[in-house]
Amino acid sequence: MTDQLIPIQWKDGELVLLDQTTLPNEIRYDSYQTIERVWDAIVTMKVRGAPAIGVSAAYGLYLGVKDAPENYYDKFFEILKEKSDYLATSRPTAVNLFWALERMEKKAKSLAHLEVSEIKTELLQEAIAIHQEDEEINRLIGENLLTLLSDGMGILTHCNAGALATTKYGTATSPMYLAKEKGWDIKVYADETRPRLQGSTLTALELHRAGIDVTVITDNMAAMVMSQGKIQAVIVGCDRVAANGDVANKIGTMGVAILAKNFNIPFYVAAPTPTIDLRTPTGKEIPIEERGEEEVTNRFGVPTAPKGVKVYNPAFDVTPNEFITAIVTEQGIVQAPYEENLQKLLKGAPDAITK
Ligand SMILES: CSC[C@H]1O[C@H](OP(=O)(O)O)[C@H](O)[C@@H]1O
Repeated sequence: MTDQLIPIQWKDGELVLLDQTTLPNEIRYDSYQTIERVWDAIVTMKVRGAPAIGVSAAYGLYLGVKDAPENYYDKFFEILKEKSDYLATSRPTAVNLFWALERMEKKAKSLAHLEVSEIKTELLQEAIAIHQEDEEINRLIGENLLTLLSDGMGILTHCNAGALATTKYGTATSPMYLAKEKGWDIKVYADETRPRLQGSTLTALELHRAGIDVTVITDNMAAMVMSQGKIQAVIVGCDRVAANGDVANKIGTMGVAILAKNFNIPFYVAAPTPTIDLRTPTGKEIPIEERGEEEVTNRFGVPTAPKGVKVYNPAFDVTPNEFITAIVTEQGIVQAPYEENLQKLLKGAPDAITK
């Protein structure tokens, strides 16, 4: 579909990103040729969503070293580390950023026997591989989530863990697209998700364009629609899953999880395995990004709070694992005890998954 919204493309040696800060009113693609501009696109959320941040950072790192001197190995690897550390300062919470940078550095080190020019070529191929793998991961997550859903269900989602946050399908939205292909009649309720409003500006946009039944609600309506029996499942994305199954996701996710538990509604987290971080023991250790106050007080272009008043704007919160019914990955569905089962999952142990 030519008018499909494609968040990330590598075209003719340039990274092309869909500017997600102008959606849904303006569809705008920009070309990126430097690591500095990719860093800025991540910080200003022109590209956002844990998987999309990882893929963009991989291409950004290649852009940062493609013109590095080729006559000294040590110098090249010094520059590679410096550029990787630079991109790592863009946003702190989504572990996919650090996972992608680490994977690129590891790839370069494994090729230290090659000429620097060849290493550069291989680094671009690694970024392309990360990009292509993400699409397959999301499709598999959708298939696994679909086994937990049924025709006619009402599904609530929070923020955007959609095709716009990844390379295709999305994670939380993946089963919605697959359900549509199967001819199921599912109704999606999208929390607008203050303050950045990614639910209404992004999730509603991509699902509506795909002909999927989506209704925008304000975040404080979630309890009402649950109490009315409109919701049979909640599906959200994630930015980092700690080793014990605590999940960092867009601010407001924890509240939705607590509501879901109150109404006995299953709460599923769609989690690509690169978003699972066994090096972070619990949610308490996940760094939570704080963003500018203008996102809260000027989101609609006019001040909605008195000048000079204090503003708190954490971009994420952490949902404790006890509120999570299942963490659904591309490798399978994981349930409590998460500490044990997440470790088994990442070691490929078949008994880690419930499916
Ligand atoms: C599969 S996207 C995961 C996650 O990323 C989003 O955060 P942001 O838009 O700030 O990058 C949101 O928390 C999504 O659920």
